Amino acid sequence: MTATLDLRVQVLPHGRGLPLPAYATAGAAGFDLICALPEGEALTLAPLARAAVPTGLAIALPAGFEAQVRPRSGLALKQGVTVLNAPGTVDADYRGEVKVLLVNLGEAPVVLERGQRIAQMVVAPVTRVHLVEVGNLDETTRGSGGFGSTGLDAAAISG
Ligand SMILES: O=c1ccn([C@H]2C[C@H](O)[C@@H](COP(=O)(O)OP(=O)(O)OP(=O)(O)O)O2)c(=O)[nH]1
Ligand SMILES: [Mg+2]
Repeated sequence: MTATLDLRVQVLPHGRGLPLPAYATAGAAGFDLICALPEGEALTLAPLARAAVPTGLAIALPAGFEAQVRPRSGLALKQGVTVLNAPGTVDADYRGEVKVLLVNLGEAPVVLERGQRIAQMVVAPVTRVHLVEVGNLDETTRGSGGFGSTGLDAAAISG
């Protein structure tokens, strides 16, 4: 499989002595972020506890791009651990260490270890908008309906 879009992203050598992350397969949308706790240290996330987990990664995204920090489905399904602010946003002008805000929504404590893959990073283009103030917005069929507004007529008929 060939990539449809290739982007060079500058990265510092891994800040905590681990290998740089890599895409797991040719078609993977994201590369896994690794828990970069100090050697010999582990972190126990009690149920409903949260933590900013270091990844050792510091990047310089080109202008016009962002990086999203997304959960790994396996970790979420098996242990209830997900990214609290998903998708986390890494701005193009951020130069600090990327951290993963994990929360344990499971019923049992979860131990996070150095080297463990804890989330994934997807780089995406950003649309920069110019807000143009107007007196009225154009009319649409939906109008201001939302939050479950569609299909209500059909439900009323069948119900
Ligand atoms: O999951 C995340 C989310 C953010 N960041 C870093 C990169 C990002 O560019 C910066 C700010 O993130 P955000 O804008 O989401 O946080 P904020 O609460 O608005 O802080 P700030 O006022 O610094 O923008 O923090 C991470 O490392 N991981
Ligand atoms: Mg912000």
